[in-house]
Amino acid sequence: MTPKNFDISQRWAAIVNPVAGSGRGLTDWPQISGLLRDEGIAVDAMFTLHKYHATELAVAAVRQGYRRIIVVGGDGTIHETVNGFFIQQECPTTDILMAVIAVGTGNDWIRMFGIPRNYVDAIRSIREGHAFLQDVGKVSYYESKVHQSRYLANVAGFGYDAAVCRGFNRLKEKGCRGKWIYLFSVFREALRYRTRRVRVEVDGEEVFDGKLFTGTVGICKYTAGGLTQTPNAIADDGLFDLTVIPAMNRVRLFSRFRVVYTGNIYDIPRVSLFRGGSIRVHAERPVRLEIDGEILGYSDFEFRIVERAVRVVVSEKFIRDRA
Ligand SMILES: Nc1ncnc2c1ncn2[C@@H]1O[C@H](COP(=O)(O)OP(=O)(O)OP(=O)(O)O)[C@@H](O)[C@H]1O
Repeated sequence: MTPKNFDISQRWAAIVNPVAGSGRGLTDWPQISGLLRDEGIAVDAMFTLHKYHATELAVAAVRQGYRRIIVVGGDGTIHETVNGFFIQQECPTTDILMAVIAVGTGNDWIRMFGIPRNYVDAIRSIREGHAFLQDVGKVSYYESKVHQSRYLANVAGFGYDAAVCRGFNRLKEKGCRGKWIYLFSVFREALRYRTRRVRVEVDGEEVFDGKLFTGTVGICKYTAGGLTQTPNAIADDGLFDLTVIPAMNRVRLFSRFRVVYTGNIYDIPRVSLFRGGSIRVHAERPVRLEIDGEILGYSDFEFRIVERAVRVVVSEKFIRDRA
């Protein structure tokens, strides 16, 4: 048994996204709240009413004195909640503990930390009481020509990656469901995405200057329901993993698509991994950005690591495997 490092007895605020997982947040909440009660985890529920509401609810919860927050949602709700931790002014972000019960579509963040999808096991893993300080990234970008910034908790992508994410999110918003919509977006964008000339610096050193197909920046490993574009990322090493895929023959590239399921993306010739605590991306013509699966804006971008800034509940297995 690994030692526990928090006790669950304090009251938790639950930020519940009713539309996550195409409505699973709402339909499954009675079951989840019953299971939490059975396990002796006391929660007060707050439901998101619109996009970005999880950020407001996280700020309000901390202001009301909660230091334990359970996200009942998908990766987008985790992203918005974590951003709320950086907006609130009541306490250091590391005073807040975030647990996740995944009801989303992709649920990629939980894969990194070995948190089960099954509600009974996920709640049991909260009871096990293991916390971990993960890095996040502060990302600056442009939206409607205005400089903006956001915090990244999982994985971000620019270029083709963001185009796929945009197509995928639009299909989800139209009510389309199923794995096929992601694959459909992957192949549709593969046919129509136009590469751009991009310059990338890592820790002040130029690592790429040329036509870019796609770039992925990972604190964690998983995107799009279990694909690994940054398969070696370590969530508390103070470094981003950056995968760069330059413009190349798309038939040859997509014939190797399986590697993103097996963790072997760097087996593809000319696909490179860079590591660093700061990344700058300058593009000749605007390149789109997605952060944690949310489409946000355009280049130029800057990513800065914020080391061990968010305290999250992880599985016992995750702690054991790292030891
Ligand atoms: N009441 C609401 N009405 C409409 N949209 C909402 C509401 N509450 C939250 N949202 C938005 O729902 C979107 C989807 O949420 P989330 O990402 O958590 O679920 P998902 O897309 O099913 O899962 P994943 O991101 O893991 O694939 C987020 O962009 C969030 O801003």
